[in-house]
Amino acid sequence: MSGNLASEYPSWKKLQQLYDAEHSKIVLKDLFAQDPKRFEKFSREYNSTSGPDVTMLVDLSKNLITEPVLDTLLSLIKEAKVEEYRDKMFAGEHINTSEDRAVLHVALRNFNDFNISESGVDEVQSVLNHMKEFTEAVRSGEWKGYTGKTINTIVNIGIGGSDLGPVMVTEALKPYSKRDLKAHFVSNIDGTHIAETLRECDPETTLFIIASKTFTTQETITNAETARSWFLESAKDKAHVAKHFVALSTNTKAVTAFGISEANMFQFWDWVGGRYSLWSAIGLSIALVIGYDNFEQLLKGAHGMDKHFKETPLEKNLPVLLAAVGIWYNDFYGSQTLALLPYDQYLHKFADYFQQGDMESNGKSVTKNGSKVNYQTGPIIWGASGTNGQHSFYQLVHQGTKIIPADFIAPTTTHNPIENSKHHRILLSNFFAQPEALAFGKTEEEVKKELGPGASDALIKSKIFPGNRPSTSIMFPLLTPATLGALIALYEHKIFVQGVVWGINSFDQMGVELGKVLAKNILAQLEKPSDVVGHDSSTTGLIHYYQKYRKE
Ligand SMILES: O=P(O)(O)OC[C@H]1O[C@](O)(CO)[C@@H](O)[C@@H]1O
Repeated sequence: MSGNLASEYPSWKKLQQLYDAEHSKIVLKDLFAQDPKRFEKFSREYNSTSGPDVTMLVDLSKNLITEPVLDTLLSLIKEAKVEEYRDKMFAGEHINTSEDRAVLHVALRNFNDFNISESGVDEVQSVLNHMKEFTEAVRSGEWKGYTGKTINTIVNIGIGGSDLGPVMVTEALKPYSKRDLKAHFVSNIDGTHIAETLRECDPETTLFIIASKTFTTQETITNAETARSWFLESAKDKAHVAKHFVALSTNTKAVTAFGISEANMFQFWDWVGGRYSLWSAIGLSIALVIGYDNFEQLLKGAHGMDKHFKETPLEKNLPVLLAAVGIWYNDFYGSQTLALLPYDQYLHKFADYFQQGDMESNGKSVTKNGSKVNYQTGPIIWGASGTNGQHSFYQLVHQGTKIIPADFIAPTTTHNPIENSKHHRILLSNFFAQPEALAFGKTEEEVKKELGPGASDALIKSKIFPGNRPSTSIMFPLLTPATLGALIALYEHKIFVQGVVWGINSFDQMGVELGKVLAKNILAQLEKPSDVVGHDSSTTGLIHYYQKYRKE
C-alpha cells in the first residue's frame, strides 16, 4: 500500500521470468508424481493460539506452484512491505490515505489484546455491552412492542456492507439461531423488496434495525422511511417508534433527525469500512439471531486469525499464502476470476459477501500515488455452494477455455447428520472429487479405453479433461461461530495483502460515486420528456421510453 507499482519490484520481474520459462512445465500430474510429499509441503494447518479453539487446514498443493514460485511470491510480498503495512494497520495509522482514515476492523474484535490507539477504540467495549443488553432484552421477551407484545420479527434495513455481512453470517450460523425470531433483510431500493417483506410483518411485533454507516444512503433511508410510514399507519403515535426502530450508524445527527433517539442508536466509527463492518454495531441483527455469546465467539475467532496474520512468518501465514497464489494467477496466468465454492449450504451467501469484500476493496486501477497500474488488480469473485454449482457452471471450469482458480471450502462434520450423515458423505465425496478432477483431468488414452473400439474421434475429444486446473482446499471440523470468524478474517487479510502488493488503496470506494450522482440528476428529470436534458441519445431514448409507457 506504499503506492509503488508492483511491476517495479525485482521479484515481480523474476516471477515474470519464472512464468515465461516454467509455466508450461508446471503440470500438477507430474509435480505430484515427482514429489510424494507435495501435500505436506504445500498445506498448512491453522490452530488458534488465543480465544476459542479453531483449527483449519489449507491445502495449496493443487495450485500451479513450485517451491521457487512460492518463494518468489513471498519475496514480492516482502518487497512490497506487507509486514510493515500490516503493522501500520494494526497500530491505527491512517493507511486509507484518500479518506485520511485508520482501518481498524481488527480493533472491533481485539478484546484488549493488541495495543491500538485511535479515537473511538476505547468505546468498542461499551457498544458491545449495549448490544449485549439489548439483544438479551429482545430475545428474552423483556423488550416489548407498543401494544405490550414481545418482538418475534426483526428487519435489518441496510445495503452493501450494512446488509451483506449480517445476511451471510445469519445464514451461515443458522444452527445457532433463535428459531422463533424471524429475520428479514431489506436492501434494494426496488419497492418490491420492502413491500414483500412488510407483507410478512406485524407492526406490533416487528423491530426495524436501520443499518447505515453514513445514514445518508438513498436506498436505506428511503426503505426506512417507508417502514416507518407503514408502522405508523398502525401505531399512529410517533412516540411508539422508539420501541420498534433502532439505528446502527456513525451519524448521530442524521439518526436523531430521523426520529430515533440516541438511546436506541448503536454507534461505530469512521475507521470501520462498510465491507468490514459486520464485527461492529452493524452485527446487531447477527447478535439478535444467534445470541450475544455466539456473536462474541465470532469476534474471538476472527481475532485468533488476526493474531495469526500479525505474528506468523510469511511462509506459514495463511492470508499471505492465499494472497500469493492469487497474485500468481491474476497477474501472470492472466486469470480474471476467483471462484469461492463452499461445500456447506449454510455458506450459500459466502461468495456474495466477498464479492463486495474483495471487489469493492481491490477493484482499483490507480495506485495510492495516482499511477495507472500496468497489471491486473482485484479478481472477479463469484461462486455457489455445494453441488449446485457442479450442475451449473462447472462444465466451463473443467473443459472451458479459461483457467478459473477456485477455493473449495468444507466442514468435516455437518450440523445436520441426517440419514446417518449419508448426505454429508456424498457432499464431501464431491468436495474431494472436484479438485481432483480439475487437477488431473482425463487423458485421451483413458477416454479411448473407457469408450472401447469404434468410438468416433469427436466423441473421444469431447470427453477429454485437460486437467492442470488449480484449486485450494480449505477444511475445518464444524462451521461454528468462531470458525466462521476465522474464515472471514482469513479472506479479509488476503485482500489486504493483495492490495498492498498492487499498491492500491483497498479501503476507499470512489468507483461507486459517479453512478449515484447521475441517478440523482436523472431522478429530477423523470417527470416530463422536456426535462430530460444533458444526456447521450441512448440514455435520453431509454428515459423517453419509460415516460411513454409508465403507469403510476
Ligand atoms: O452503511 P452505508 O453508509 O449506508 O453504506 C452502504 C454501502 O455503500 C457503500 O458506501 C457503497 O456501495 C458501501 O461501501 C457501503 O457498505
